[in-house]
Amino acid sequence: MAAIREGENDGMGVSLKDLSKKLEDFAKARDWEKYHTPRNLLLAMVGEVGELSEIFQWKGEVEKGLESWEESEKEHLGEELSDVLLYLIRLADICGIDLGHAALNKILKNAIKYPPISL
Ligand SMILES: Nc1ccn([C@H]2C[C@H](O)[C@@H](COP(=O)(O)OP(=O)(O)OP(=O)(O)O)O2)c(=O)n1
Repeated sequence: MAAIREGENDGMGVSLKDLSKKLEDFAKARDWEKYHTPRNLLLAMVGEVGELSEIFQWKGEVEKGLESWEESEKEHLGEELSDVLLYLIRLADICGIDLGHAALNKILKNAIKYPPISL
């Protein structure tokens, strides 16, 4: 696995499959595959959703774009969003779900259930 140093990646063009492979390599290199069971990953993800929620807790509604936030707060937000995403991707992978395929299918299903308005 090619190492990525912080600040060296712009995130452009990264795919769910790329992230999934990196997470698999990460777990293998630490002999953590035994801990990455569906239930453990789900609980870990829910824990990270809690940490994500704490960032917004007691702030009231916040403006889109978060322009009044400190850079450090936005960085923290990016980290917690990533933790949720990474556990979700790993959970899907461990469950044998192709998340990209499933998500695209779900968007199609949503469009049938909620037809667009005609302008
Ligand atoms: N068994 C584990 C433990 C961690 N991670 C990865 C996935 C997450 O992206 C991140 C979570 O790490 P921490 O549990 O250290 O959580 P935080 O980064 O949120 O740290 P803290 O809870 O101290 O804020 O590490 C993992 O894949 N498998």
